Amino acid sequence: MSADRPRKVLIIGAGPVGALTALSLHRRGWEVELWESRYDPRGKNAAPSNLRSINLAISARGLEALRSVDPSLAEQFQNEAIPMKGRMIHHVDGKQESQIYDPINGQCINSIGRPLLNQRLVESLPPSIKIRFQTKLSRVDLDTKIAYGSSPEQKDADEHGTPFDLIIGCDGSWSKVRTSMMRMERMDFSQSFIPHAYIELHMPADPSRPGGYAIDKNHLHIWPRHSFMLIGLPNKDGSFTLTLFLPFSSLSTLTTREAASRFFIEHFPSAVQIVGEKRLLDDFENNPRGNLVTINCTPSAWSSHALLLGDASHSMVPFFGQGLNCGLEDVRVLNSVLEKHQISSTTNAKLGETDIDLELALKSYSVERQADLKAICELALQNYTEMRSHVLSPLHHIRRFVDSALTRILPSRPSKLHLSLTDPFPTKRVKGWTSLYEMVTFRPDVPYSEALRKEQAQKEIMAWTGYISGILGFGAVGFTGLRLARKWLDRN
Ligand SMILES: Cc1cc2nc3c(=O)[nH]c(=O)nc-3n(C[C@H](O)[C@H](O)[C@H](O)COP(=O)(O)OP(=O)(O)OC[C@H]3O[C@@H](n4cnc5c(N)ncnc54)[C@H](O)[C@@H]3O)c2cc1C
Ligand SMILES: NC(=O)C1=CN([C@@H]2O[C@H](COP(=O)(O)OP(=O)(O)OC[C@H]3O[C@@H](n4cnc5c(N)ncnc54)[C@H](OP(=O)(O)O)[C@@H]3O)[C@@H](O)[C@H]2O)C=CC1
Ligand SMILES: Nc1ccccc1C(=O)C[C@H](N)C(=O)O
Repeated sequence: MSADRPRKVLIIGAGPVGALTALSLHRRGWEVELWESRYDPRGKNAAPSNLRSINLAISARGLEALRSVDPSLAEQFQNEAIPMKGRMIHHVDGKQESQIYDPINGQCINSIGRPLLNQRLVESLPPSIKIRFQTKLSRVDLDTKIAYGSSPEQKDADEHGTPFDLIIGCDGSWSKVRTSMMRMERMDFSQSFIPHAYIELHMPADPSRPGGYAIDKNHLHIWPRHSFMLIGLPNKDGSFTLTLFLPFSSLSTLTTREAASRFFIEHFPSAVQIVGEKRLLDDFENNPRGNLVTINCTPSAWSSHALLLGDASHSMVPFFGQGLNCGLEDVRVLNSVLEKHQISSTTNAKLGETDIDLELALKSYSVERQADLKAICELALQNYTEMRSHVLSPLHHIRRFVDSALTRILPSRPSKLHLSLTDPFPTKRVKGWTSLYEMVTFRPDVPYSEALRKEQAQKEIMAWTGYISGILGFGAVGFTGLRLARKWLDRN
């Protein structure tokens, strides 16, 4: 019998999910190697690079996942982020309307710079993790468990390759690891784009205002215009990163500076006034148009050899602010599955052999996580209509009022059981009444699929209450009408 040796994991992608996965498996005693195609961000001034979306909203699920690996990380990010307590709706006439996310407990989502988040996570990795920057996975042989990378100096894939027990693809939406897995496994795969593009714009700091914030610092700002919208998230330096979400078909009509100017002045006059027309139009002309895509794949694991986490496994449109939060949560769930299956840091399987215990654990991760990933991708799509249009509707205000009132009368409290290493979601069924936003954003004890189920049940109750009150109301009106008619007939 061969002697035990450390399990070797090769993680592709040192984005936020890859970095947290590396730290988590290192803490479990695995031998970890991490490859990243971009430059080493450590010790640099965390200036925006070619990374898209300059800032992100991190909320309870992401913070809980960070805490589960290293409590000081969650604390650090919370200190470096800007809390946003609600949406600030900007109407065309310039009126602003605050819609608080959690009117009862005042919980917030947090705006944080993406480069800073990524850099801090990579900086938290101990030197015993081997990190290769500017190394791009070009090919992986999943049968023999050998990965081949290339770098600017060595354009062709390295000849000998790097052996691993497990390769984890944290390489984003266009994952190469996933492409290789799809050749080995009957993987169900779907990819669908929405008709909208996103374009980032910049609202500079205003030195005449406290902290430089031209609009309220502690809100996520939305200029909803039904079929499109502009949003703004605050940065530490007093500026805001604005993102315009607009159908490509409309974009194609804004080919001249004059047309773009008319568009902004007509729909976003307050933003034009704050940013200045020239700056806004320069950004609009020069900044890239990004695609927005939903990607699902099942299973997300193959044999004991390969696994996908983060956007590589599930890309979602950004409208719930959950893509990153969900990716970080993947790491917490994986950790719990490895613990439940008692996967130790060593193995006696030879490199290249199938490790049955690990295979079962990965399969179990993939099966357990599947419904939650589908649910959040669907919820993310639904939240786009909510943000750009529903927030303006009277029905939305009624629903918010009802949610708030019923949550006070029938509160749904987070599970008394602590989130434990072996049970990542102690609340299997949400009792009482609670808003969908609360469950998705502030309740890491509730799986996404349960949030979706509970909201569907609550919607049904609302619909039935509506029908019944409608019938009763109609009945009452009818009855009163009959009585009045009778009285009139009696008198005439
Ligand atoms: C406009 C926009 C706004 C968003 N806002 C939010 C938000 O507010 N909140 C939120 O939770 N989520 C948000 N998201 C989603 C979030 O950006 C992603 O979910 C998150 O970045 C995924 O992290 P990741 O580590 O899985 O992948 P990525 O961040 O894509 O990291 C993948 C890494 O892998 C590297 N890589 C890729 N291929 C290779 C290869 N072959 N070899 C080596 N390295 C490779 C890349 O260089 C990259 O560093 C937003 C997304 C967009 C587009
Ligand atoms: N869910 C969503 O809608 C979105 C999610 N994101 C997330 O943010 C991450 C970083 O975004 P960003 O830096 O803008 O990434 P990019 O869109 O710039 O893509 C990064 C790399 O992925 C490859 N790539 C891009 N588009 C495609 C495609 N259609 N088919 C195959 N490969 C493609 C290219 O690699 P190469 O140069 O080697 O060909 C490209 O350099 C993404 O990985 C994703 O996880 C980003 C945008 C939208
Ligand atoms: N980060 C984002 C990026 C793009 C679009 C939306 C968000 C949000 O976070 C929306 C927020 N959760 C909301 O519902 O108001």
